[in-house]
Amino acid sequence: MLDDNSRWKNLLHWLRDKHGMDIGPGGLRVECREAPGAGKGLFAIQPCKPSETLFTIPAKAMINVKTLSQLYPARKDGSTLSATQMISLHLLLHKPHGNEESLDRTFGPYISTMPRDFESHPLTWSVRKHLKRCSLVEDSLLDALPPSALAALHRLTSRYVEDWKNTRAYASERLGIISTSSRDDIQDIKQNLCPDNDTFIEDYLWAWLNVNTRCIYYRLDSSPSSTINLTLCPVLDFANHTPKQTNIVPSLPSNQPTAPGSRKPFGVGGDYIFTLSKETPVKQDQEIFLRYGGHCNRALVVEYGFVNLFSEDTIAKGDVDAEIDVEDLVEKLFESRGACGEWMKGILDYEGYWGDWTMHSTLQPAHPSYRLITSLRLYHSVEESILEIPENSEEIFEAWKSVVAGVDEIVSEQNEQAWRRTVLDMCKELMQRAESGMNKVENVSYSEITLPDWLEWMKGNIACLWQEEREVARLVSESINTGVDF
Ligand SMILES: C[S@@+](CC[C@H](N)C(=O)[O-])C[C@H]1O[C@@H](n2cnc3c(N)ncnc32)[C@H](O)[C@@H]1O
Repeated sequence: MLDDNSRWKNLLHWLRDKHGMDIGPGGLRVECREAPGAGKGLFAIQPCKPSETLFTIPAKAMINVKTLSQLYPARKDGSTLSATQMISLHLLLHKPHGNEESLDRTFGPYISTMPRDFESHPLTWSVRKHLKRCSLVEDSLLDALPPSALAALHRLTSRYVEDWKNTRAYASERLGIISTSSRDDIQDIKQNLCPDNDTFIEDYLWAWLNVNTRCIYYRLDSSPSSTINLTLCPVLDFANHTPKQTNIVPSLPSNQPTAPGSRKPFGVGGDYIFTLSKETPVKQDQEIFLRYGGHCNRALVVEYGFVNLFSEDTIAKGDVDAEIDVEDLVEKLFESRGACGEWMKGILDYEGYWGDWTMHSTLQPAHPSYRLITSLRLYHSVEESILEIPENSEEIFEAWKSVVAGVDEIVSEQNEQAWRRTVLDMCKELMQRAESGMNKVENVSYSEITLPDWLEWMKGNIACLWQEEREVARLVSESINTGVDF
């Protein structure tokens, strides 16, 4: 069994010997090291100047639909696997056994550097729950998540199960493809990777989570928004996330010149260059980060299995963008209004305002989102005790619509006061809910004799989600109470 350091060295030798990458001091300015609280990370091995190239990954060394599609061709009817499904299938077929190395002849040294398990990832608990095989501690952690994170996790679980079924169906139609697997248990795969059989669902989860947490955008299609534009990229995939300014800037192949007369769409699918941002130099031994995107903590925990930890006073000072998703509370409100609520839901749906209701700590003052205010304005356009569609519904709709269109500022003074009161009530409920949520986290129960070593860390992550909710709710209610005009 190799240690992490030997695997890193193997990866570099493979990149140099098989793919011609420059891994000398001028070509590679980073290395993988332990990053406490975040697994491994990328660190500068020498001082780097702004805009300097950190490393360049050869196109053939990346795992994406371009480097895999010959192995996984389209079906006769032209349908094919999605990029996520194709990369996940490849990882599944070449998953290392236990702590050994991946035996894939094409990408083995790279696959061997990937995490071996995702026990602390909420999707793991959720998939096990779906399979009715989750442990008490996993169940208890799921139960301790805020409702908005749990709803997002359910959506991710459905996406995962859909991908699993699709990939399993594709593979089961092609024994030839399964035969390319480098795994020792290939006979077992041949027998059990078939419809209605979940024997390999957790192996696929390992593969899928590697794809979901490690892939980055990489232009492979002439359309910038195509779903095939993603890749696993060695070296870069050790970079951890920062909510602040990114250190690493991927230089998309579309920014690189293509040979004159080339028939390839402009710059698609070339070597991937990563430079240091033009803003700041880095010192030797400094960790260098990649900003994964403007994700809120709810998205980070569900997609990547961690949160940006922060203290409550940083939220109050406006140093971080904290937010709460209040979809469940707003849905409950409309549901309580019978036929009138259904009618209002129809309008909000049609006008594009149904769902995605949030409250934010920044830009200060803390505020409910415009979507939330707009939806509550409609909600309060009809007196709360009325459960039937009002006779003057057309008139009510027109009055609300002219506020949405910017013709009028408000529906009425009374309406303004009513929705502000509702926001205040929601904040109160959110603060109480956060208190009991934090208690649940404290009291996560377990029957296991040995507790997972990540348990306290993950409890800290979930507690942070609740603190964020409590603090945003407190700040928004302060805004309402001091009469802030949003
Ligand atoms: C692209 S990988 C980064 C390398 C990873 N740390 C490793 O050990 O291989 C993404 C994963 O790293 C971890 N991670 C990234 N940024 C983090 C951060 N700021 N804090 C904690 N964990 C982080 C999460 O587990 C995430 O799913």
